[in-house]
Amino acid sequence: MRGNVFIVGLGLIGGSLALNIKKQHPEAVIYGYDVNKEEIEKAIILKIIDEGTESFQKGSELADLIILATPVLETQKLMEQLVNFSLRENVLITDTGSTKKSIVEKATIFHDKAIQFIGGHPMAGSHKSGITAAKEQLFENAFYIFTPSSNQGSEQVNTLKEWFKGTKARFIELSADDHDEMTGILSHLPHIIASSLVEQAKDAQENFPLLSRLAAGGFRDITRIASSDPTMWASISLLNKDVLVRLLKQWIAKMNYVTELIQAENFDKLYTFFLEAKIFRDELPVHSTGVIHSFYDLFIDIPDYPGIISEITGYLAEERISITNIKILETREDIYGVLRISFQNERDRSRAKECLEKRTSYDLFIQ
Ligand SMILES: NC(=O)C1=CN([C@@H]2O[C@H](COP(=O)(O)OP(=O)(O)OC[C@H]3O[C@@H](n4cnc5c(N)ncnc54)[C@H](O)[C@@H]3O)[C@@H](O)[C@H]2O)C=CC1
Ligand SMILES: O=C(O)C(=O)Cc1ccc(O)cc1
Repeated sequence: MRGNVFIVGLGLIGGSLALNIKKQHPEAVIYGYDVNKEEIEKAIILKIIDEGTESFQKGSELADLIILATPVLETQKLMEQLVNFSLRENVLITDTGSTKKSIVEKATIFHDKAIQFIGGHPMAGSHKSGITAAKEQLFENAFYIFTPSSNQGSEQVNTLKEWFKGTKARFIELSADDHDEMTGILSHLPHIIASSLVEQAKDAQENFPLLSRLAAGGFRDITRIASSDPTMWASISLLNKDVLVRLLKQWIAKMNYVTELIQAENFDKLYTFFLEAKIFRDELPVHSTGVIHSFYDLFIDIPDYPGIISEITGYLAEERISITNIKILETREDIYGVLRISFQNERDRSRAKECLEKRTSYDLFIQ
């Protein structure tokens, strides 16, 4: 498709969408804007956008498609500004925010001006943020939710689907209410719980200095998302306030119930609690739906001695396994460090895991 696409918020999601649009529609011109000028510069250097714009207004006024990929509270403020700009007559506006009800409600300010806004939410991402985390395959096979209002025809949604075809995502339409309820349960509440588990561990660390070093396996699995961007999650929590307050109360009631079972030493009911969760969890579809963690990182606990990195990359090179990135994440006060190696895909990562399991005795884990 031809036209000017303007991406506001050059981070993980804005950058990944830019890459997809450019690939699918090479004739489109991609403009980008971010409050953080460094992100604009990086986006140009990385060829993720064609041009940066000096202001939000400038980019908005030349665009055929505007994509707001900023934290949701910022998105609302940007929408308020957009109403006062001289936008192109057939401009289409969408956002990528993780909450939809309050965004779609805000979009009623466009009605008088006959500006078309369609809420959007790609249900894929990661705990990483910023333009350097952007990647073309981020949305593959994930759901991409649109929340058109009831008086909008299918024409605009179809145009958006055409623009976003390169994502290879699965497009679905939902009401904003259903969206916020389901993402509240599957994404927003789990983020709050993950962060609270980490906070609890942090508080205990004072009495147990060894604690963070023992944090492995299950704790890392369940708390990965606590590494996400705090601005983004504070915004989401406020914009899905009603749903989250209700879900948190249900969660607290559930925790009180488990507390009582443990206090009463009720093995049978505890067994049922764990069993019912296991059955539902085991039946969740794999790889097909929902939020996909699509960064292929392998973490290795390594002793801190000279030549360790070349030893590990040497083994991988011998088996012709390519890596896309390598980083020492933390050097601890004693002998251990954590090495993060990133791969293009799941296959390379599992081959690497197998290779290193065979050739070293280091602890390997996938977050
Ligand atoms: N991170 C994830 O996994 C997912 C995030 N989302 C949603 O997409 C949106 C963007 O998220 P990410 O790309 O992960 O965040 P990010 O932190 O990687 O990027 C957001 C960018 O927006 C910029 N920004 C903030 N306020 C701005 C303003 N007023 N004007 C221009 N730029 C501004 C920031 O400087 C930053 O570069 C959020 O609303 C988030 O809820 C949706 C799906 C997945
Ligand atoms: O990293 C993860 O697993 C995520 O949960 C990513 C994510 C964050 C926010 C969204 O609205 C959708 C997906």
